Amino acid sequence: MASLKPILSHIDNIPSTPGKFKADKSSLYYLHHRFRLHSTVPRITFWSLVFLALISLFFFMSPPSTTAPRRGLRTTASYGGSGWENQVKASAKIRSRNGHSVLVTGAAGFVGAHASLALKRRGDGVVGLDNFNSYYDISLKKSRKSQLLDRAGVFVVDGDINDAVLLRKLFGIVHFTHVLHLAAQAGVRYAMVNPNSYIKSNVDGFVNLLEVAKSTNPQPAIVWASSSSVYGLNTKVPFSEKDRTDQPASLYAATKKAGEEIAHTYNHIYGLSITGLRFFTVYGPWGRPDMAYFFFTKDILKRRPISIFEGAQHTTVARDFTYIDDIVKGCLSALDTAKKSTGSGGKKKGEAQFRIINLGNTSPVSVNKLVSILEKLLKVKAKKKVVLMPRNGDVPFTHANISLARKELGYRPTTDLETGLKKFVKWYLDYYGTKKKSAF
Ligand SMILES: O=C(O)[C@H]1O[C@H](OP(=O)(O)OP(=O)(O)OC[C@H]2O[C@@H](n3ccc(=O)[nH]c3=O)[C@H](O)[C@@H]2O)[C@H](O)[C@@H](O)[C@@H]1O
Repeated sequence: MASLKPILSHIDNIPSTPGKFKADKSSLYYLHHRFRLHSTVPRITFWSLVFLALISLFFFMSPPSTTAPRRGLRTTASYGGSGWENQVKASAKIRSRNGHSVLVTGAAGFVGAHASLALKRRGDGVVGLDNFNSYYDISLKKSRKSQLLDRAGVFVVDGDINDAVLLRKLFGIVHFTHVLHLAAQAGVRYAMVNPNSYIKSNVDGFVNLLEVAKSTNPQPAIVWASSSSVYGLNTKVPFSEKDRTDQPASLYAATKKAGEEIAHTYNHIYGLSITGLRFFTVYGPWGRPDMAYFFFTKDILKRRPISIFEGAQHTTVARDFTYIDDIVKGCLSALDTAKKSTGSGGKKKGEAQFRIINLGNTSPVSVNKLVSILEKLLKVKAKKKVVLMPRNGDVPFTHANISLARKELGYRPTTDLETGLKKFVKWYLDYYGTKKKSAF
């Protein structure tokens, strides 16, 4: 608590005969005398206002806590009431024949916003849920909501997947046919900074959601975001769903693998239909500022150096970068081909569908190539530092075998990295321009 002494001590030094002292108009002394605060009541009011001003200054100036991403602008979830319920019902309304009614968790996130928009545009009912946490710039999440979701009529509940009361309330208002579960603590490297955030969101949060879903009647079918990172240190490429996934390289990957095992138990015990999608480094407009393609763009434009990781013996590091529109098509196909859950009210009535499917681009590209594409698109030469990939949970390469996605979902990615980055850079320059504050 910042001491008030230095500020108030300024008052003591002021001479007692106001006439001799040309008070600086902004000083409290001047205000005190100017507004005739001699009598008691206004004086108490004056000093209480000063105290409140100082307190609020302290809170707005205090650094954000590094322990966990803070919830959005609300410290406690506030929901309920007929107006709120009507918004939820309206947003969940199905407007197309055989449409779905989908709860999208992480709806203000990168994939969540794009997927919610695509579902709404084709006539599905969509209700979003997001805790607007501060893992990255909250204003970007708010902009996805205001510029994409609000305009499309997608209501986004400001709430947390760990809030079972809220989830039960939502399932009580809407018989969701599907849940597209995209809320998670993402990011490979951040897991070394804030490990508990991954347990809270990717394990506790997922179990909480499954606990509520298994007890609803009828149960929804669930499609959720797993990750290519579960392949960890595998060397056999391309990665196939049948490959071992017991050597994760990061806590992030381990929590996503745990999610796959947990999903299997809820499928086996309660009859929940569950499809896990292993996303491969998703990028595109409205993306995540914590990802390399995004902050490389920012740093190149600001003429700041970027670190390009390389493996041992100077091997290149590569990713199977997958454009957001291709990922969204995969998500919607997974929802459309998801079989109904067999249980109701927590009781399984028959075997239920359980799937794990890669969603990648099947054409890995080196980070060096990513950077040279960005240099061409931005017309700025990057200041490159080549560094040995730190032991931070990163893996040297990813490469998706998508034959199962092709067979199960009719999935066919169509956007190569250069085309996709061109769309991303166009969005980036438009959204941030040169005047707006930086992305991160
Ligand atoms: O495929 C996935 O499932 C994962 O893809 C990304 O993780 P990652 O592939 O590591 O994406 P970035 O953090 O954007 O890194 C892209 C590439 O750039 C490299 N990199 C990253 C940072 C940096 O400073 N320099 C650098 O060369 C990384 O090693 C990686 O090869 C997302 O951040 C994860 O949330 C997601 O689950």
